[in-house]
Amino acid sequence: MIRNFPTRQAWAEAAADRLAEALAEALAADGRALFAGSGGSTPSPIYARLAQADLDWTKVTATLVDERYVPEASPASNAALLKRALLTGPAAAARFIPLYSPAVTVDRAAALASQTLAADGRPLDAVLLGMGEDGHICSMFPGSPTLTTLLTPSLKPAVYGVPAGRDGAAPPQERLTLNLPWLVTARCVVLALTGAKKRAVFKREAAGDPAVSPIAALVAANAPLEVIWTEAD
Ligand SMILES: O=C1O[C@H](COP(=O)(O)O)[C@@H](O)[C@H](O)[C@H]1O
Repeated sequence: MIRNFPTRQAWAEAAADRLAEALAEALAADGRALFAGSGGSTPSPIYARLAQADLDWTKVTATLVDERYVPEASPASNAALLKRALLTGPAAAARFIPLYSPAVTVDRAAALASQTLAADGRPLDAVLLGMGEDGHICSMFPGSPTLTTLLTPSLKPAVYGVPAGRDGAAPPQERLTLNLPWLVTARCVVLALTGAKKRAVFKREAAGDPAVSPIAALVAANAPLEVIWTEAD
C-alpha cells in the first residue's frame, strides 16, 4: 500500500509521473482533465516535475484540495503556491479554479467554489494530498467540529468552510476544503509523505476510526489511494 523511495528526487518523480499518467488518461478518454493539489511544505518538488509533463495543459483545469481563507497576496495562500510551483511554463495554460473568493464569508466562498466545480462537470482525475503530523488531509482536522460533515460519504462532492478554533483540533484560521466524496470519486489520489514521523502517523491513522480520522475514512471508503513515501525528511 505504501511505495517507498530512497531519495526525495525519486519520490517526487514517482508522484508527479503517476499524477501525469492519470491526467493523460483523462485527456485521452474525455479531452479534458481536472486536477486538485494540496498546499503546505510537501508538494513543491512534485509540482515542479509535474509542470514539465507533456500534457495538453490548455485542456486541464486545476484547483486546490484546501485553502486558508486568505487572498493570494498572503504568504499562507495555497493558490499562490500552486500558481508559483505548478502553473508555470506550459502548465500556465491550465485553467485555475480558486476556492477563495474575496469580500464574502468563508461559507459563501465555499458555496461559490462548489458551484464552479460542479459546473466543470467532472470528477477529479488526479489529486495530490499531503498530510499534517496531526493526521489532517485537505482541511479535515481529526476531532474538529466540521469533520463529521466533511466525512459523510452520502453527501455530494462539495467545498465547505472550516471555522477557526482555539482548542487545537480546529485550524487557527478559517479555511475552505473539499469533502471526502470528492476524493472517493476521483480517478487517482496520491498521498505524498516524507519522513519517519509521517509514516508512523499514517499507519496509526489508517488503523483508526473512520468516524474521526480522515485517513481511516479514505481507506474505509476504498478511495483510489496511492501512498508515496520517502524517509528523506
Ligand atoms: O495545512 C495544510 O497542511 C497539509 C500538510 O502540510 P505539510 O506542510 O505537512 O506538507 C497540506 O496537505 C494542506 O494542503 C495544507 O493546507
